[in-house]
Amino acid sequence: MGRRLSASAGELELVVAAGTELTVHPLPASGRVTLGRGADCDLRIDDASVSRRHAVLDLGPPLRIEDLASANGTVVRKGRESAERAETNELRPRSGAVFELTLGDRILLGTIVAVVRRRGAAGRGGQVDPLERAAPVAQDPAMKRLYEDAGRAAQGTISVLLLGETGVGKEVLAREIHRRSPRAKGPFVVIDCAGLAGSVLEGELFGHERGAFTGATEARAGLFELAEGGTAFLDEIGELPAPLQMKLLRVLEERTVMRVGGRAPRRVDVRFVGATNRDLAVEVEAGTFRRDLYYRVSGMALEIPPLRARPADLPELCARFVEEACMKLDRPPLRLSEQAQARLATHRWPGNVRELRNAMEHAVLLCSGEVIEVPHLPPAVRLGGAAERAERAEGEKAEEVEGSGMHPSKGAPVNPPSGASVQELRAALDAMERQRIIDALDRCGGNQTRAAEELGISRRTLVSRLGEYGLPRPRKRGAE
Ligand SMILES: Nc1ncnc2c1ncn2[C@@H]1O[C@H](COP(=O)(O)OP(=O)(O)OP(=O)(O)O)[C@@H](O)[C@H]1O
Repeated sequence: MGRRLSASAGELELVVAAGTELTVHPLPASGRVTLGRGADCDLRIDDASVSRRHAVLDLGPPLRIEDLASANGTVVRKGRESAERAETNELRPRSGAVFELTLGDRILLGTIVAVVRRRGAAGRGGQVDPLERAAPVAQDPAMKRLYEDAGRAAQGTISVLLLGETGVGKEVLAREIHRRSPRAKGPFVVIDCAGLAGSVLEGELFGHERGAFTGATEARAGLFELAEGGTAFLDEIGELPAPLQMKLLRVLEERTVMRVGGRAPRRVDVRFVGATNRDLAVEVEAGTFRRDLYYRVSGMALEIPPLRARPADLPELCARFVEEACMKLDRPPLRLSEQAQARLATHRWPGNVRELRNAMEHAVLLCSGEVIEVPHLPPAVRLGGAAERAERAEGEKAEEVEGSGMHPSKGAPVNPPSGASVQELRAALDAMERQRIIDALDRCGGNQTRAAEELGISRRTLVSRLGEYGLPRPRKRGAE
């Protein structure tokens, strides 16, 4: 999947389900975005079932999709279905056919499923929505204690080291320490020690003077200087290369920074919070992390337990993430069925809170009713690790046989380890549609004409769907 969008990003994004991944593509604020397999499309979807120029997304308003005489067609399924009137709208593969969309509608391009939704604050640098600013969830007794300790540490200037598996909420806690500290009005600067190569990182951290190296036409302050009066969050501090470990030690000891090419050190007033998912004590023993730096950064070490060890946090986290995902789709909050809740409670959550957030986004995208059920959950959660591997292997085999030519997408994956394949998404959609038909027939006492009316389809279509889904023709309980 590639992207050639040049216009400034708007407030919407397109989520594309292809292969086993969900990928997110920011959409421009206005104009038309061509979707297709061809290199000249604004948003490339590299899949054999998608035509070179498949469809155009018109950002309107109103938001619309137009099929460009694609080989396999464009189908729109309404994202929200009320109990009174459920509908399946299909846009025929004719050029010029335009269909108005609402956020959350599922667009099928060949075998690819895509959904337009509001942009969220899932990644760094994204806009921050009100929920993101809400206080962190800490219902579990161990988490309550941890947040109390963090609150006390926030009052002083002692360096804090946050430990815990990936996605447990180390950055969330670091922000909370800053927010509760006397420096709350100062900046909170995130320094990703793993994200930058050594030489670039040095310039980023310490800044440089004019003429320090070729291309340094202007002097620039480093991140430590930018954090003046506030907090510097050193994420993945265990990844810091050895030469920089020494320089960081000097900053911590002397509270000064020396810009690259600079002559005199500059004083900085910064509070340091570090985070790592590595066992730094082991790294110290192995000689890969400086012992003196370790003691400096871990004035107070706080370990955040993995999500599986704090079940009391689960309900509130789920509610928050579901609400957040619904907000992006402009829909009222959904409920989790008891079975879905039970499944969430037994999952091991190797990706911790981040995995849970992705799982709730996934479920909200798939759920067209008012209750999230087990089939809406990502396969890894729904089936557990081993079953997921088996299902994936099956899916890959089926793809080979069919020669569908589906490739994993190359955009930013939302949840690669737990993403749904197209077959899974289709199966979930079919299961939902089947259930809708059963419910409608039930409400109408088996009266097919009335059930068809309620579903917004013709009686003939209803009868053929009954055949497709292997449902028996109901006995009339009322007059037809
Ligand atoms: N206690 C919490 N309350 C609400 N949301 C949380 C909480 N903990 C984590 N999250 C959410 O989970 C996601 C991951 O959190 P965060 O980035 O803080 O984890 P991390 O431990 O720093 O991850 P990594 O190890 O990958 O850097 C974020 O979207 C964050 O908002």
